[in-house]
Amino acid sequence: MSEVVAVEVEDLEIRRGSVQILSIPELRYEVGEMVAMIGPSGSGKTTLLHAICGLVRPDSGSVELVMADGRRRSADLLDTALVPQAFGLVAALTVSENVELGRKLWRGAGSLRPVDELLGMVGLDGLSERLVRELSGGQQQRVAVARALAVAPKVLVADEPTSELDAGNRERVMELLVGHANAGNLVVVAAHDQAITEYAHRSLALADGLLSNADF
Ligand SMILES: Nc1ncnc2c1ncn2[C@@H]1O[C@H](COP(=O)(O)OP(=O)(O)OP(=O)(O)O)[C@@H](O)[C@H]1O
Repeated sequence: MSEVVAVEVEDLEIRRGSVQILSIPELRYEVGEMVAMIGPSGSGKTTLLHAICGLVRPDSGSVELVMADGRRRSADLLDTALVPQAFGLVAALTVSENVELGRKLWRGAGSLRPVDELLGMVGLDGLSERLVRELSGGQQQRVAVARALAVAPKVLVADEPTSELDAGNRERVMELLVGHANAGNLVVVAAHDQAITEYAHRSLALADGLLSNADF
């Protein structure tokens, strides 16, 4: 099966009722890059990330996955791993069950890392059998990061993935995400904290649903 090489946004408009919340004429992301989307609360970051995952459908325009053989298909959550802003974990399942659940829904192929190795990478050694509801917020956020990395996605989208983390774990998670991009995958990270631009290959600013020309 041909692999994703880019994500292309064209003439994207997303509205809620009569209010336009996102308008992006043209934007292209390539595999191998980590892109930071920076903007204040309500600027449209989550909406754009959800459009890249196919969770939100455009009112007009398109978000397409471009394949190596030139074919295109609409963005789809089954091709794109998401670290949601609110983690999206199942509280009554264990840490390892949450990571495995992500894999069960995934249609990608490839050799996958053992769950315990992934948990070690995010600093959660020894917690695989713990129920998610018994974890701190920062630990839960790292489970969500491990679940996304667990499917070795060509496209990984992370919404404020370090919002609950201390400095050491923020560094750890951002380095993992950059490493994933450097391994030939696309990583798009949204945050209001400009500090994440230090890790990104490219940083773009969103304001009121529009791309702006902020200088990072
Ligand atoms: N389902 C919805 N119905 C109505 N308005 C919505 C809906 N979802 C988002 N919006 C509005 O769209 C705008 C963009 O929201 P979005 O969540 O994308 O912003 P954000 O930049 O991710 O914000 P934050 O940093 O606070 O998470 C906001 O004004 C929000 O109120």
